[in-house]
Amino acid sequence: MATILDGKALAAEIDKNTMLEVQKLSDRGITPGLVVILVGHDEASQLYVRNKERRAKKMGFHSVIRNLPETITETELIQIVQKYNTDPTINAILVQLPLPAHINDFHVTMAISPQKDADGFHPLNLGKLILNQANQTPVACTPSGIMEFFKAYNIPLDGKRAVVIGRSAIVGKPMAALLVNANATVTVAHSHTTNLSELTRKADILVVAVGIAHFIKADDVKPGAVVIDVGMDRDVQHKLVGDVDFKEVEKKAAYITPVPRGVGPMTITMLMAQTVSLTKWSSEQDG
Ligand SMILES: Nc1nc(=O)c2c([nH]1)NC[C@@H]1CN(c3ccc(C(=O)N[C@@H](CCC(=O)O)C(=O)O)cc3)C=[N+]21
Repeated sequence: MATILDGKALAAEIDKNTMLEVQKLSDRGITPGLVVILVGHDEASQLYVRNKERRAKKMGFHSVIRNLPETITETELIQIVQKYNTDPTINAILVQLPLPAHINDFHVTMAISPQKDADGFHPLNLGKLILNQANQTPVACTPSGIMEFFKAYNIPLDGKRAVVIGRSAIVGKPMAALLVNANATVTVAHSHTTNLSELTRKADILVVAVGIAHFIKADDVKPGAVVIDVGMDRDVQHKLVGDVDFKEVEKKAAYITPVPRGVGPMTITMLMAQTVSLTKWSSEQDG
């Protein structure tokens, strides 16, 4: 049976360190400020935003949630982002994705100051990551949370074959860059990939971000693989499940993340840690 990578426990451990950093900043009279911008009423998004708000408050952050109407224009949204770019009480800006279809995600992402980019989605930050120059640079929270699993459980990456399924700017692309930077041999698969299971069966490290419940079965997995499930899907009973058929795959893998309590809690933990880092970096720049 696989070792379960416990996201809840690891998140709590990292949160303790983050809280120590918050205390150090507080001793200097600095409070990390995070604004989460939510457009429209997507039910799942509202749940994540509430979870983030709870964690941010617990950490002692200055936490702002901006709920904006579904009908807001791209120009208006960008103007609001720009207001937070120059707001000295705000260190980190997160615009909840997906945005309504009439707003271009990329335009909004580019409007966020790279120095306040809570998600690490700005092209400057993503570019630095790809060039392996991401020191003092925010990195996408889900992939960096996954890297924390490898570190905490002493899972080697150097020379390993990694397969990432999914090529989004949020998970697949930054995940592939982090794995390449850690000297893994990385294949990025996606919806146009042919003979997918032929690839996944050779993977020492398999990261699955496709958004289809129980997409990966035991047959698709190499014995002893490390299986990371980024899926947040609903099964027929509307229960939260992952992209990996956990019950089957845990019998074959060496390590596996559960859903819930795997990658999800780590994403929020890395967002909190990154907000503190952005606050520290900006205070260093101010002198
Ligand atoms: N700009 C932006 N940045 C994001 O990071 C972002 C986003 N937009 N849009 C939506 C996705 C999704 N996401 C999750 C984060 C935490 C959990 C989470 O905490 N999950 C828990 C519990 C969830 C539950 O019980 O419903 C778990 O897996 O154990 C889930 C999903 C962040 N996202």
